Amino acid sequence: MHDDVTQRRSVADHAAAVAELVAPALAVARGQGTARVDIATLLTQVGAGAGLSPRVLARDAVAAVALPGFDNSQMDGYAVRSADLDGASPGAPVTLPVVTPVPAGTQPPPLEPGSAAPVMTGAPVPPGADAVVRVEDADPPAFPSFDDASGDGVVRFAAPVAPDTYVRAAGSDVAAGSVLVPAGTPLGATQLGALVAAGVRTVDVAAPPHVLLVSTGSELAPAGAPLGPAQVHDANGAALTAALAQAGARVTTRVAPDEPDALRRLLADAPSDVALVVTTGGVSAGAYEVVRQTLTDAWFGHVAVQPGGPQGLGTVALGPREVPLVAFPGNPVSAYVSFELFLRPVLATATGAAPARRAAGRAPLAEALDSPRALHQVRRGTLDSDGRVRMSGGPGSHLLTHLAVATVLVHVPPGVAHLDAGDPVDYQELL
Ligand SMILES: Nc1nc2c(c(=O)[nH]1)N[C@H]1C(S)=C(S)[C@@H](COP(=O)(O)OP(=O)(O)OC[C@H]3O[C@@H](n4cnc5c(N)ncnc54)[C@H](O)[C@@H]3O)O[C@H]1N2
Ligand code: MOO
Repeated sequence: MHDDVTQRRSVADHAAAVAELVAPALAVARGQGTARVDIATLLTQVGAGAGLSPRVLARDAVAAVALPGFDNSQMDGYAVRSADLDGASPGAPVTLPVVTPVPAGTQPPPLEPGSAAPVMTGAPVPPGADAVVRVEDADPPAFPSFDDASGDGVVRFAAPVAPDTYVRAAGSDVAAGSVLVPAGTPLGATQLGALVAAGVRTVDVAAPPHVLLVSTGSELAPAGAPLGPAQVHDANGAALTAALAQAGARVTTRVAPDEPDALRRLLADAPSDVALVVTTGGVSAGAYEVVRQTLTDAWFGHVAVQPGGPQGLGTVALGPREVPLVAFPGNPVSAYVSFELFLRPVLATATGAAPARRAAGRAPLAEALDSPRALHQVRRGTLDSDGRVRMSGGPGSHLLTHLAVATVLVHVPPGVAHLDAGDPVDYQELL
């Protein structure tokens, strides 16, 4: 009987079984190929709204130029030779003649001993100068004008300054030729900033593993197509294409009717580099369970979770290769929760494109809830502004609109049949 709880696998056991089967295949795929990405082209695409889909560095990116590229000022102020200010005090200030100011983007001449050069933040510190005094710490405490920062020609200092003060030394961030961003790092906004700053023009990124995602069901219509009688749009294909891609996969999406021959043909025509097959639907106890009927050697059973109870796991021959196949149930919330619980961690670990563990926390419930005692219930929720966890809809695994507005999955462990408002509950973030 399908609800004989003693026959159910725990969530942890099924997650481990999926990882054991899938991780080696993803590791092999990871070793197969890199692509060279031109940073300027990538920036143009990103700026045009193409998004920055996960790209993970396959090799260390090495700084082409040092950062900073030259000694420069951390403050708007006066570049000085610190020895000139030795002994300066309020009672006996040191007065120095002011020489030509140094705006950012200009290369100054050496600073003569016994003089001070107005220098702007980021501008080169003149050769010979070894410290910068902030303009507000000098007398007068402001530059006279934008046109003539040298003012009436002298500036007074009422305190000594230590060497290196407010000087950002060349190479203090990274030296030319040193590793700037290590292999395995996903390219994001901060990495792009560092790569461009250090003069890197191309990077090698890991080829994403190719996942064949098959939505099964004779009732399915492709996204955007008009619906015939008793048809439904392929929600799983849409949600899981995006979710797989966010976890670092390249995805080919197909729809198969509930006919084993059609599914076999579809698998026989699979692209030759597919590393993993994911199916939705066709795994429970009905008369037309196409995945079950096609994969006669795979494991099919129940996991002690709701939604996401019926699951399948095995391998499928794609040409000469045996490729792992993970079969999720068809109900859209079940399929998505299954992905989060069982596949996303191993996929994100393999690609490095996203954190393997979702941000998680424990917070009080905003409302009471019931849960099947024998099962690990996964509800969808949001966090209130006061940090309490509020349910987004009921437990039904067809409730897509509530999933679409949820920001957290809420975990109610086995053994718990009821929780009151205020009881603490574990959640994991979805965004
Ligand atoms: N007698 C039993 N019936 C069911 C059991 C059971 O244990 N005994 N388990 C239930 C649970 S729990 C789930 S979950 C589903 C899983 O069923 P399947 O994986 O075989 O999925 P289907 O029957 O193909 O579809 C279920 C449901 O989901 C809709 N669906 C399927 N694919 C998509 C898609 N790509 N996009 C949108 N919607 C989809 C489908 O139309 C059905 O409504 O079985 C229960 N039954
Ligand atoms: O497990 Mo089914 O996944 O509850 O809807």
